[in-house]
Amino acid sequence: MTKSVVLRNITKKYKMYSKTSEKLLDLISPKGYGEDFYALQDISFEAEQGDVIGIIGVNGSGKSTLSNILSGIIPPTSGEMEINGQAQLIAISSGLNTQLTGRENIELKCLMLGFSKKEIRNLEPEIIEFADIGKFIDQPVKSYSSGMKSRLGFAISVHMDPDILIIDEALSVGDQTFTDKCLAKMNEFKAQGKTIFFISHSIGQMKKFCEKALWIQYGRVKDYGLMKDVMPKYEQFLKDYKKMSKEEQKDLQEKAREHNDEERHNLEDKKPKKTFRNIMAIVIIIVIILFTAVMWMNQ
Ligand SMILES: Nc1ncnc2c1ncn2[C@@H]1O[C@H](COP(=O)(O)OP(=O)(O)OP(=O)(O)O)[C@@H](O)[C@H]1O
Repeated sequence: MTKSVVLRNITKKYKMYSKTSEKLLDLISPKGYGEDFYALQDISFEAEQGDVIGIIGVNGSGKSTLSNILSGIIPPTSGEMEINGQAQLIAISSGLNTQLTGRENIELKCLMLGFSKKEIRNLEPEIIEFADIGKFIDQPVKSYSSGMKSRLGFAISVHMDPDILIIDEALSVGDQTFTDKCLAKMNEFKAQGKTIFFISHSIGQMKKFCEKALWIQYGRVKDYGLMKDVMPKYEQFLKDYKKMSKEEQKDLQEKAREHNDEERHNLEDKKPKKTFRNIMAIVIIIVIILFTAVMWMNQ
């Protein structure tokens, strides 16, 4: 089987600043400012062509961050990633320019992916028919409901014929008829051996549609394998999790993230510290020394 996606030790770090000045200081100071937040840490897994993988995990675990990384919308902070083919993300709020009309969005997306004018003319009616949003197709997307955005986003993305499709909660806002139409299209893709990542709060949909499950827990891979093996463990976890109070849930998350931080610090202590920041600090010092030396010689 050919690997369509290979991720090795992918990490995504966000910087949290309490003041705008911290952002500026962070750029120029070797010490670094702001608080580090690791949305994903050390994510490794492989997907083969034809795999349909459900990404599961409680709120804030990192599912959307991972889907944005897989589709190339945001870069990882570190790690290696191999994506074989064109990846398309379908999410409620992504990929559409809200100032443009639905029709203009279709044309823009097609042009960005290198379609010719003739190809666009042929494809446009098919996309419009699939989206089924009536006269709204010529209205700016900012006037759409979330369901309409999802319909248009889904229609455009599936007609770009991607090799890897990433669906992030996009089916949760549509009506049942549209959801069924999307599921039928996804089954077509599945039969063609494309790789699909599917994020949904509907466990029923997940079980019905996906053969594999990737369980992300507070930024880390908790489990990865066949849906029939992983889902029962996740459902048991959910059952216990739902019994907890909000404070207990928060506590669990904080402890898990603290544990992640400890593991990362242990690993970082073992690595030689050749960070970009240190190199920049050395370069700045050398430039200052050279500048002072030149000034002194010219006196
Ligand atoms: N741009 C950002 N800056 C800082 N933190 C972020 C950013 N984007 C996401 N996060 C944080 O990263 C963590 C993971 O978020 P993400 O949206 O990927 O989780 P999720 O599993 O998709 O959650 P949900 O099911 O609620 O959509 C969250 O704690 C979130 O607050």
